[in-house]
Amino acid sequence: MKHAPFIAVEGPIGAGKTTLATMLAGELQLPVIKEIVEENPFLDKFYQNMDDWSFQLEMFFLCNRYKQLEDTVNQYINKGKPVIADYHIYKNLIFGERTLKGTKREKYREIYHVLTDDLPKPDIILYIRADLDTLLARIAKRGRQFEEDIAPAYLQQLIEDYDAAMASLALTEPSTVIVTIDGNHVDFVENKEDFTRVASQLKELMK
Ligand SMILES: Nc1ncnc2c1ncn2[C@@H]1O[C@H](COP(=O)(O)OP(=O)(O)OP(=O)(O)O)[C@@H](O)[C@H]1O
Ligand SMILES: Nc1nc(=O)c2ncn([C@H]3C[C@H](O)[C@@H](CO)O3)c2[nH]1
Repeated sequence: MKHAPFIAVEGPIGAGKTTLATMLAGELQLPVIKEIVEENPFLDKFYQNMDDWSFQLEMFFLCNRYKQLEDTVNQYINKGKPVIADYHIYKNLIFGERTLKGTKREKYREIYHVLTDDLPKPDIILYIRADLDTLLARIAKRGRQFEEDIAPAYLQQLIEDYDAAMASLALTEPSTVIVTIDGNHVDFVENKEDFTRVASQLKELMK
């Protein structure tokens, strides 16, 4: 790879993005950028009433990620330093297209493009795919109260949205390498060999 890579870990809710990004950052001695979750004032309300709160929530995520990405560009990417994030800003579009309707969706889509089109895109995406049962088990294991009532149908839609989004990114961003990890079977938490394999693959791509 000619320049220091910008790496993003992606996948639907509870797939293991933060866990894998943190483990890889430790192994490869990389700075890690993590999503801000606990201070989000709208998540709780959103899960209780998606129609009422989706616009506020999506805008909050978008503005936060925009600021984080700006900082990441200044601190690492423009200085030629590799960095790993536990998300790709593109997820705003994945979620926004799913949770917003009508004119709000159109306005949000426009704002998304205005804010992000000229920003650097990740060179490598590690995409953790996992099925509904795996995600539900991991969300339950993590035990965040506001996620207790996530509808399985919403999660299932997101699983499919993520698959479609990764296929679309492969076409629209051909310079991005997308590595798909089978999150149902590759257990980078409990199985050291599984983690070593993912870490070695990433090291190879970063050369
Ligand atoms: N491969 C795995 N095997 C078993 N448990 C896992 C695995 N990966 C993650 N977990 C556990 O599943 C839960 C969710 O993981 P994590 O928080 O990393 O997911 P995430 O994709 O970052 O979630 P979110 O979409 O909410 O940001 C955590 O309790 C974590 O310890
Ligand atoms: N609606 C919506 N839009 C997003 O951009 C977004 N990003 C993350 N999330 C939800 C998933 C987890 O519950 C929790 C932590 O990731 O926040 C989102 N929800």
